[in-house]
Amino acid sequence: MNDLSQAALPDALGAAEPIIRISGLEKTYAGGFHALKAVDLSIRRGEIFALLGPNGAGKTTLISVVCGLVNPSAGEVRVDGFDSVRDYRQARSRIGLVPQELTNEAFETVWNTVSFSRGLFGKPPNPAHIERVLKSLTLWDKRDNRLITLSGGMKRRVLIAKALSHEPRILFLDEPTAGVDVELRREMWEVVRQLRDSGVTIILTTHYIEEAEEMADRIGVINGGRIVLVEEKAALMRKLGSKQLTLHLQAPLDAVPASLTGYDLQLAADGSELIYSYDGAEEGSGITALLGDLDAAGIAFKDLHTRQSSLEDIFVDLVKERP
Ligand SMILES: Nc1ncnc2c1ncn2[C@@H]1O[C@H](COP(=O)(O)OP(=O)(O)OP(=O)(O)O)[C@@H](O)[C@H]1O
Repeated sequence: MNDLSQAALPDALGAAEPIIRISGLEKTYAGGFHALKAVDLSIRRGEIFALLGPNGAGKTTLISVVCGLVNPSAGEVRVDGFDSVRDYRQARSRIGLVPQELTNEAFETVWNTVSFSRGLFGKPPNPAHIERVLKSLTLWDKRDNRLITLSGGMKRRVLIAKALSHEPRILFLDEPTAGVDVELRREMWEVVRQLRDSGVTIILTTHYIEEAEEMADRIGVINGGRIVLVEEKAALMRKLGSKQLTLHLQAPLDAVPASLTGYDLQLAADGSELIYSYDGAEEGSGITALLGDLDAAGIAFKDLHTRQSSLEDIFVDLVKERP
């Protein structure tokens, strides 16, 4: 997909400047619902940013404001330096928006649908660009097919092709793999990675923690209209990813023996499991010492397993703790 990279060259700003800068954003809908609260967020050029949040958290509202489809109540959004309200056309032309579903175009051909989308942005026809986009999404052979004849995966790729038709630098993907099977999900992930490699900045919303864990360079969590966390994915996993060792005991215990109180131990499953929590990133886990002390206390176990807390645990904790 390298031939799409020209679409991603920064122009208005230097390469180090965030491609999207959101400051002090507020949105209160006409009915009085306060959907976005003091949102500050910068998106870096060329990254994949995953926006995670439960239903009703404000993901779609945030994307809609950035795309200029919904007016903010306060604050501002700059897209490649352009204000999303005052310089709407300039800002919007830099963004491709991939919705979840195709609408009402079942009998059109792939080529016409994608070319038409470009026209909506007032761009002159550019068959060479449309050809590049279709080839990069392996839709070239299907260019004369009507959409109704395509598989689910191809239809999703047509949505991306439409969004790329006007050569945007930024691509928003709204729940790109909602309701698709595992194979198609992996295919979509590969397409998104290739797009990022071609220089397009990707922002995706998802309910699937696994998707964020697999794809994102950075992860943002929105809850109740507030951004409650923005972190490098790797740092997030390191910082918050504690580990647990579960020991399945041969004989149940009534209580954790006094000689083991120095460890962070919990007794579970009616006393037949001891759970030891430790920091997976630390040098010494303390496991060797614990096993020695268990032996000294005459506690035998029949099995053991370890578990690393996942992004899902982290996410659930965040959303629970900060309503
Ligand atoms: N046009 C509107 N008028 C009034 N309230 C709205 C409007 N659009 C959205 N809301 C409310 O704003 C809140 C955030 O909605 P939004 O669609 O942004 O959430 P979301 O995070 O995208 O949710 P989901 O994951 O379910 O799509 C919700 O409580 C919703 O009911």
